[in-house]
Amino acid sequence: MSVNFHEFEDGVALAEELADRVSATLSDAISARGTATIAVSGGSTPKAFFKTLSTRDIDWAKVTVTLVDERFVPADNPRSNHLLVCENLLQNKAKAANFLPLYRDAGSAEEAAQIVSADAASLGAPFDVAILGMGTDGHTASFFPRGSNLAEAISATTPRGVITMEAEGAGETRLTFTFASLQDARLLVLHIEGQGKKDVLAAAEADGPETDMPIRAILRRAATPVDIYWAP
Ligand SMILES: O=C1O[C@H](COP(=O)(O)O)[C@@H](O)[C@H](O)[C@H]1O
Repeated sequence: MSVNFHEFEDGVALAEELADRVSATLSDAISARGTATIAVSGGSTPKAFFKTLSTRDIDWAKVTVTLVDERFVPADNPRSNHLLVCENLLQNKAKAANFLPLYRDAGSAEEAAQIVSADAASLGAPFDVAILGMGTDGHTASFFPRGSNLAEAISATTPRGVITMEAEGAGETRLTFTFASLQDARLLVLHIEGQGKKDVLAAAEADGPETDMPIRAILRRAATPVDIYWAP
């Protein structure tokens, strides 16, 4: 397990520092390879970071933004992570970025997952940046405890791509990038806020099965050191 813990006085300071770090990584990627990729999480935590990052001076037209995970709902649904990203990240300078949605108007979530996996493969790998969140149940991306496809999602032998997940507590059927897709991002960040999430992190860092707290798969087995950004 290789983890670097970064603590900030509040969410605003965290958002500034994380936006600086991500901007530098994306700009370096553009210098090195001509384009850059970033996969971001949904939920309530990343809003301030998204707003701050959207103002950063990056060659956004060369950046593709995608989601670590998504609900199987159209982009106009208030619970859509796509909508969250449109309203908070793909604004200001970041309006010029490309966006790869996970939800597709396909016959089923499984069909959508296949279509997105093919599209995502064309982006190249690994992601330059992956920003993960964590739920109070220890889920990350849509790797939910007792999730229908949890074993497949976190297996080191499951290939890169997007699969479906159903779980109690997940609400809608989910689409999620697999462990293989996220664990070797050039910059791999776990962004959490609040004492409650810090306590959950401490529990995840203790012994126990990955299936009880799937964030453990990332903390224990990611190829890239995990940079944890936390504010009270
Ligand atoms: O379901 C989800 O929740 C997690 C954490 O969300 P938060 O509201 O506690 O910040 C998020 O990382 C994931 O992308 C999202 O789909």
